[in-house]
Amino acid sequence: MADTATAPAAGPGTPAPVAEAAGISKRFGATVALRDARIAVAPGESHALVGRNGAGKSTLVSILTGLQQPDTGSLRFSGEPAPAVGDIDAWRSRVACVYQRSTIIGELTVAENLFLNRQSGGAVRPIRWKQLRRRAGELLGEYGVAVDPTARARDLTVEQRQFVEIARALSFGARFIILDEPTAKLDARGIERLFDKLRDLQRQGVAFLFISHHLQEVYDLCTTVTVYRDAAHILTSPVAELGHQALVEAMTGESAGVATAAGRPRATRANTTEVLALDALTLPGACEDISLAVRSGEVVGLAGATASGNVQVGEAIAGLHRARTGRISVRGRTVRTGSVPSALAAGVGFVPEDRHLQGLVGNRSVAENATLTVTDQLGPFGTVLPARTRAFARNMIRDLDIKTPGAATPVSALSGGNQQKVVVARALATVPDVLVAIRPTNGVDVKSKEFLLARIRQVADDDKAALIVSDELDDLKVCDRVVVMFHGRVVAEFDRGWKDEDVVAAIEGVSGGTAHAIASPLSASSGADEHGR
Ligand SMILES: Nc1ncnc2c1ncn2[C@@H]1O[C@H](COP(=O)(O)OP(=O)(O)OP(=O)(O)O)[C@@H](O)[C@H]1O
Repeated sequence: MADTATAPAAGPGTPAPVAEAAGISKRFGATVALRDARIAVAPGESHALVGRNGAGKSTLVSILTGLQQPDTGSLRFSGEPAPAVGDIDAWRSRVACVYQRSTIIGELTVAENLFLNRQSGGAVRPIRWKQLRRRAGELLGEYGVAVDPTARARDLTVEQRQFVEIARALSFGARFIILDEPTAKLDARGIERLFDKLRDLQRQGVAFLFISHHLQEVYDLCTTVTVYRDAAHILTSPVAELGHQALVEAMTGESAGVATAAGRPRATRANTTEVLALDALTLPGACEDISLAVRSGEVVGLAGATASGNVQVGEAIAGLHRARTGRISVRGRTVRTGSVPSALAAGVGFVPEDRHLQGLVGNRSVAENATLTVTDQLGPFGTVLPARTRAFARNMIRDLDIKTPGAATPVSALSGGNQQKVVVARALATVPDVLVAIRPTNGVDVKSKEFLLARIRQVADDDKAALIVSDELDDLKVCDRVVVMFHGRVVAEFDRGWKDEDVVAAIEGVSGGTAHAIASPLSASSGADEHGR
């Protein structure tokens, strides 16, 4: 395999890399996060950084952006040594990072966010709001970002927020932008628009370091790819010279195997019973008249783009939204909508969309987080025995292959993908009758993804039911059936053997699908708002 990173340093006439890290090592206690790692990003290059969960990608990002100092190694930007620690303006003019979780402040306007901490141009001069808005408008216009500078940031879509963050980074003079899983919360259209914008900026000489677990995106967007494995640099290669299988092998260190049978849809069984039923469910502002049944042994996919309302339906089953009309039942018993305890008591297990907001308590241990829903099983008479909690957690860590130094480690010290596994572990801990999993493989690497989906499949195999709410085709492929929503309504249903393009078309509202014809009033009238909230 090619390894251009070992090429000699740039000669005369070749511009120095916009960012170059060499010999980088970083430990957190006993954990080695990076070992003698390196990367070099050329001007105007779109460079992918890929690796399994815990490989060290985010740690490198925090070093490249000055948030953490490496234990060893050197860092240069356009040939110059990295700025001093704490010289925020100097760092900002060299590099910026757009994270999956936005760093802009929801309560402020777009203009205020763009010029945060530099509103007045001087310590004592008052802020000139009109001028600020005008400058913000000019800045957004310059980078082709169609967002109103006076809008509140919290009213923007995920995509618009990312564009504002990119514009802010460029306005500091940075010509190197790191994108850490930027597509995780975007639907297909949003991803397309983000990529168009990135290609535009690349033509203007901006370089990108792009981190994603969606390998197809690497092929669509990037020219160079670097692979890390177990804290070390494995290879750097032109994307065009590295096939998919070779890429996966470099990430895993193993020959790429075929998908496990456990993750695949299974043959039809007799004697099934209805486990979950939605009956003409209407959720204000999200969906109308949704009817759906999931039988024992079945994994059903509920697909849809951001504004389709599919996430809200999943959340409603878990008790997070009250229905205007309609009914949710588990094994024939009505579940009170809008009541999490009622959903839990009915046997609903839940993997939420956002593990940070709805999922984990960062400063608590892996063991505590994984057992939050089963404290009643951890000791007699309402007590929680630490030894039993740890034993319970150790089983989960083994079961879901969670990479952590131990059950007592705070969950915030885990890599993103491993945190997601803790969330799934917690949902499975209750041995739910119905598992509702929203984008369950979010941030999970290609290998662990197969594994997690196989565990969800197992839930159904035990005569239970699972609903996977997702627009990821890989997630939907393990399902026995896929139901597609568009603007708050069910518009199509596909049995196994569906073609990617048909499901994608239905998600986009382009066609009603080919498998089952469903009366599909593709009207947006009843739909969710622009954010699908
Ligand atoms: N603040 C921290 N304290 C302790 N350990 C940490 C800390 N940050 C990262 N680690 C550990 O360093 C290793 C590398 O983590 P990192 O977040 O860089 O991985 P990653 O490649 O970004 O993974 P993912 O794809 O899951 O986001 C992991 O084992 C992680 O648990």
